[in-house]
Amino acid sequence: MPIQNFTLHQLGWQPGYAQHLTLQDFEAGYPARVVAVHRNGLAVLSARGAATVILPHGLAAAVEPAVTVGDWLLIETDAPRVLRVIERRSLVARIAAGSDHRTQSIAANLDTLFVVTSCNDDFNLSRLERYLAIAFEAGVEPVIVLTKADQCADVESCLDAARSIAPAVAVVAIDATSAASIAPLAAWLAAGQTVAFVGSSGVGKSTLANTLLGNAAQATSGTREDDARGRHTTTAREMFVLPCGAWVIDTPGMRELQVGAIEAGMSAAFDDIETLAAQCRFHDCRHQGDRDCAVEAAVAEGTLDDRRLANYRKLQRETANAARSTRERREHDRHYGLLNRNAQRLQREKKGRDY
Ligand SMILES: Nc1nc2c(ncn2[C@@H]2O[C@H](COP(=O)(O)OP(=O)(O)OP(=O)(O)O)[C@@H](O)[C@H]2O)c(=O)[nH]1
Ligand SMILES: [Zn+2]
Repeated sequence: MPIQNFTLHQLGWQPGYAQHLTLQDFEAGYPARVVAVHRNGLAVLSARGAATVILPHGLAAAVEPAVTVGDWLLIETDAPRVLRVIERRSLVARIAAGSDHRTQSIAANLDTLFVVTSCNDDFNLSRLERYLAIAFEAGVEPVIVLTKADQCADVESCLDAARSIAPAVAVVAIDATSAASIAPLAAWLAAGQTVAFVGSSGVGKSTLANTLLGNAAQATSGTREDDARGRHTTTAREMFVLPCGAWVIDTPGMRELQVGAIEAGMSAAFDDIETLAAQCRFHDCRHQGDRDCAVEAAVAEGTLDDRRLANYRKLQRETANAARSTRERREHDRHYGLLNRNAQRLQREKKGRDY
């Protein structure tokens, strides 16, 4: 499918991004949005159309976590070179698989994260809470989407349960296979809005994306990276536009989000527990048999769900572990960086003596 030209607004540009740019920046370059990350460069879309640009090493090293799909870049006017990575409004990240515990960026500058679960087998409040904390940490508005409403005898109970864990979050029940049923999602899908779906396998994320795509058989990102045999490589990250003009980011990592160090997200997702905790007698109360614990008192009174407290504790532990791993990795990197620099210095000195 040919790549259309988009205006900056259609690509999701918002006035806030310009805050960090000077007049000089705008003279030197133009904004472009990353729609895919390839081994040989970044695929971008801008008011000038599609291009592949290179991120200089110095710039790549300075941006942590790395540039990802959804990021806005400033591209040099006369060369396909990145001048700047524009400050992100939001970033969904995850802890990398493997042992080095690096933070991997998954999607930048999302407006809405649809947290998808089904009304039947998959329905699980603790899992929803986990995703909500991740969304809050990322700075993205979550919307809870309950799929398979057409296969559920008591949708109202599911809606009520979902609302009970997050009174400020919108909850929508739909049949993901029906265009009419998903109409309420339009509120978050205006032209230029950027969204993503998270949720377990089989809950209907692809079905929903397909229904949103309607008859537009294929996404128009034009950014698929094919290897020599024409296969779609699994490392490609993707962003595509819907007929309504909203963008969907669907990167592989989106489906395997793990809790990183998400203190701020936890506070937002469990503000009820944190408000209670402020009333505990001891400021370092563990809410586990401690004297005069307001949190445990609320459970005893029946105003706080036992399950919710248990989940809060579990996610707190995961957050603490992730924070510790990140700290240890940084210390490790610093230590070995120093050893390396010392070794290089000794080598230079030795060379100097040999002359
Ligand atoms: N009746 C009904 N079926 C649905 C609904 N949503 C999804 N399904 C069906 O559920 C199955 C799984 O849906 P998918 O869209 O593949 O789920 P997914 O979340 O994309 O799964 P992964 O790709 O594994 O992450 C498919 O057979 C869909 O047709 C719904 O709202 N109603
Ligand atoms: Zn307590």
